Amino acid sequence: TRSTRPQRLLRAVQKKAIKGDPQSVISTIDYFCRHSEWAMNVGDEKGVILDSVVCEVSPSTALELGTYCGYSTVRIARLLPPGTKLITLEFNPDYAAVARQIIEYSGLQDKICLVEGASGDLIPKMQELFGIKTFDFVFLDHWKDRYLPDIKLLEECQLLRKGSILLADNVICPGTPDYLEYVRNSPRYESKYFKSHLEYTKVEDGLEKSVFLG
Ligand SMILES: Nc1ncnc2c1ncn2CCCCCNC(=O)c1cc(-c2ccc(F)cc2)cc(O)c1O
Ligand SMILES: [Mg+2]
Repeated sequence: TRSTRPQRLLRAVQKKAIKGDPQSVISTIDYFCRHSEWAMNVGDEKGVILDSVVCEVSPSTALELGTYCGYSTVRIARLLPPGTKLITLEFNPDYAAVARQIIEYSGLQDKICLVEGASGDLIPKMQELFGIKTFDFVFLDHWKDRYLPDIKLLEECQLLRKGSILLADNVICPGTPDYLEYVRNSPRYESKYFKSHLEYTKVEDGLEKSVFLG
């Protein structure tokens, strides 16, 4: 049977990127998605904004919702100091299988823990599975209609602390209207929009950065 897009993206990484070099894995994926096949990675333009927020927060504990092929997972983990952990949740086993190989190829597997399953099921288990008290940083990039229920779940499970940073992809395209309305109007968040473009295109999209105020 025909290979899948994630498998073709993995093959490009194995063929063109330098093993153990996260930046070359990132550049190879961006080149592949611009010149061969579009794929729903956060991409290079929004990726620069993601990098700057990760560097600013310098989180000890980080959570990513929606791994896909691991592009943003590698982007985030390459900036984390030693001893920190990025937990990334992926629902689709085929995506997870590709992501594991891309993460390993980048050499960052010791900083990343990829867990397969639905965010709604796994978030309540973060304390028992990983001994996590709270997350300093959360990157939302999964089902767009799960952003709002999942941050409410993070609040309920007391996984956010005063100053926790949420960064959400695709708040314009495909769009997360209920999430945006909530974080922009809730007294519990201070929110800011970073205008950009949908990965590898000229279509408007952006990232919403929200600070949990406790
Ligand atoms: N652990 C978990 N729990 C729940 N859901 C989970 C999950 N793990 C995964 N998923 C399920 C996420 C599936 C992928 C989510 N991302 C997207 O759907 C997405 C789509 C576009 C897009 C834009 C314009 C277009 F024309 C077409 C597509 C762009 C993006 O940057 C996107 O992130
Ligand atoms: Mg996205």
